[in-house]
Amino acid sequence: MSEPAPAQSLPDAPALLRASDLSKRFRPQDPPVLQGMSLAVGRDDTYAVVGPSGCGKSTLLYLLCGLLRPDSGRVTYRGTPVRRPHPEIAVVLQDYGLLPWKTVLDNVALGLKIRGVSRRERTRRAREILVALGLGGTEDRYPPQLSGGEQQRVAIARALVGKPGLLLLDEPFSSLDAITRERLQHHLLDIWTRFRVPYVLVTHSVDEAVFLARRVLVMAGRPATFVQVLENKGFGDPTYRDREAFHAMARTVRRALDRAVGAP
Ligand SMILES: Nc1ncnc2c1ncn2[C@@H]1O[C@H](COP(=O)(O)OP(=O)(O)OP(=O)(O)O)[C@@H](O)[C@H]1O
Repeated sequence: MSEPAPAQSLPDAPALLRASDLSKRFRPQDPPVLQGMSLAVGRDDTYAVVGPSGCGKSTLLYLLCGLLRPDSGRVTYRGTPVRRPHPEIAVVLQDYGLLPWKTVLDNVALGLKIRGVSRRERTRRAREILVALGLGGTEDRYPPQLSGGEQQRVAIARALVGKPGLLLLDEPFSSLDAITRERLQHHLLDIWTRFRVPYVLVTHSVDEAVFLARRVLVMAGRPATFVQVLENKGFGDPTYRDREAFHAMARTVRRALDRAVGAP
């Protein structure tokens, strides 16, 4: 069910996004936050990155999307270096980043507007994705008038409306209550099933990682590396949580995390 693989033994298959040998240090007097990290994300991949607080998960995600530059190593998307945010790489951050003074529809369509898509076309696409995410009818409301879960779905709609090639998510559900969180995890799995947008998800939740990722990357150490890559064969089944295999996989991930932090 789960096969521990040696760290850094990530697939060599044709990758959409490839990070090679990344190192990053914020201050010269500090050790690097991460060093020698490599990752290949293919068209069908879903990754979850788990690891102790402060180990560098968000830093890795920011490097992957071009919001941060590595000190050494490189990130390529479809073979081209990523040096700044890339229009095909959509990012969903923890605080949603919605503009409170714009309607839901305008928030979702903003990226298309910046790209010069006509008003008619961006309205059509924004409405379509809002309906697909169960947000039909909210178009004319403002983000503060929505619940946390609805705002998070608007942020995901905004990320998806531009038909990204890759989705990067940094603890996107962490501030939500348990029921909303589970519902949105199902939404993300559903989105993956329907649109096959590969993603890399940073999460503190082992259950979330197991439900949402084909491979779970355990990140630890200073400088951090992937200390374990866990294959999650049950991924993709919406009823996975009800099966013993899910709980066994969650136990495997927890044990790997314990080992990573040297817990007894
Ligand atoms: N801009 C910055 N300047 C200096 N240090 C930073 C900066 N950003 C992050 N760090 C440091 O780098 C380390 C990794 O931070 P990062 O946010 O990537 O960890 P994380 O694993 O995502 O943490 P958490 O799980 O708590 O969200 C931490 O020690 C943090 O203090």
